[in-house]
Amino acid sequence: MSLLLNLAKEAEVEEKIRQMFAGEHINQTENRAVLHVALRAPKDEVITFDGKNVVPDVHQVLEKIKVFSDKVRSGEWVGATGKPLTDVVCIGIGGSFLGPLFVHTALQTEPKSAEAAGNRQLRFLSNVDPVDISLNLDGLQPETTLVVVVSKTFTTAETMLNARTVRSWIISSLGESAVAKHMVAVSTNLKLVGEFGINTDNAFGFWDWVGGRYSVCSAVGVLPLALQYGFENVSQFLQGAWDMDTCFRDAPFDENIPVLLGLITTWNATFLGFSSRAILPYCQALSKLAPHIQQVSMESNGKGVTIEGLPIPYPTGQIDFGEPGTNGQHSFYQLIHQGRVVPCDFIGVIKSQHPVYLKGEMVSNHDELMCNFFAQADALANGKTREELLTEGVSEALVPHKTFTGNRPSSSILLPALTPYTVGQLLSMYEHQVAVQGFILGVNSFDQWGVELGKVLALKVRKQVSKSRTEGGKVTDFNYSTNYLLNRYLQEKEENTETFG
Ligand SMILES: O=P(O)(O)OC[C@H]1O[C@H](O)[C@H](O)[C@@H](O)[C@@H]1O
Repeated sequence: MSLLLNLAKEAEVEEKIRQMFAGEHINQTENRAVLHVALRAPKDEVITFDGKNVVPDVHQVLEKIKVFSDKVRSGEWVGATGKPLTDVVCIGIGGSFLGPLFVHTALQTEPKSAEAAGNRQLRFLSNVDPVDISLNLDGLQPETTLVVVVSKTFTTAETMLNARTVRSWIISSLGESAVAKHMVAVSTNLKLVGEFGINTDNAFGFWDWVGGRYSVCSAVGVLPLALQYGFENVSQFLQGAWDMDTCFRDAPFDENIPVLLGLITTWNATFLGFSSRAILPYCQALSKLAPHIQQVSMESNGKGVTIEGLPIPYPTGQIDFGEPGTNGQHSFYQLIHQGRVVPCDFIGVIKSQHPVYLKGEMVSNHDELMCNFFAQADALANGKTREELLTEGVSEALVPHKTFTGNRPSSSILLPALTPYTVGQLLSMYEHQVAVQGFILGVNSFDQWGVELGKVLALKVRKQVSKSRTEGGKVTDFNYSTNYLLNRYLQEKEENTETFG
């Protein structure tokens, strides 16, 4: 640890954290500041960007969300037919989806939040697959549904097609004028929101200095979550995130949770060369943590060059994946124990959101879950030797199969309970862990040029599919394999196309 702490010094992590909180343009390739911490700063905090304190702007939007969500929840805001809007469908993808879904999943079983949600429903439509539309609109009535279109850029192809599709679902049932009452937006691009036909009075802005994957504490997450759980619960979530932000900003490195986790993750992934990391919450309500951190981490640190543009001669980032324990144990843990070395983050909770104790059982249901949490880290660390197996009477033939090498790294994180506050802490902890790792690697953790090429090629394919569907003719403009697949795909006509209106 002391060598890693020296490395943090050498890599000027302290200075980089200072630059981040000072609103310097540390996302150099996009010339942007990285100020998601300002999204959860209390009112009296001063965080400046280009000479201006941004905290009042943040609180202005928060206040607007509070007023709007209170109105919708109380039934003061009604739909086109005069009915209250009890169900919310959020349309967004990537950072405009995964963070809000993670927090929603964590809160939906938390007693206080669940009580505040009552019979309201919150759903997320992300995939451009029409099956996702069908799943998300199933059972909903346009007259009681509020649609929130969430997109930082308001240009993301999947989100915009889904938004147009759901808009036609509303119009076909309630008429054009219903859009004003049934559709709102979250974006940094209010011009495009207006052009789409959403009243910009009902748009909730955020800023260029918030990266998409770091935007859950902006209106991207706060609006849907406040509509579902009430503003008070969401402000506790923000407070939790800010608590971890101040630990990151102020604590000495040997007591700084995100810094320590960042160092350990870098040690495992880059120095020891382990190519993956498992995020394993022993908590069903955290089932969407790994998919969210997957984007935060892999889109941030999966880079091939340094911030100066030089090739990096060592592995960067790691493949993040995960499932809640104990489910993972009955699926992929075999590989983790005896196959490749996969550093693990175990996340446990001391108090269950829903404790159950069955008379006559040795332990409560939550204790049973947590016994596994403690056992797994121990098994990975210590393993089981040949000698132990022989003492237990295991046959020579089976000894190699039953041997565990041990010496497999894991970190265990124990939360007092899963509440809006601790969910905020957990979110911020991972966001900053990823930043520290990027600071040490010397990459720009805040751009994502690697997602562009696929988008450009999809555009070319879209033009071809449209042309072939209308004019016919063979596809020849792609490589042999793609031509062949496209021609086979286009042989079939689309059937049973559903249209709204
Ligand atoms: O919020 P949007 O502008 O619609 O962007 C949604 C997503 O688009 C791209 O895939 C980016 O790589 C992601 O970082 C982003 O979260």
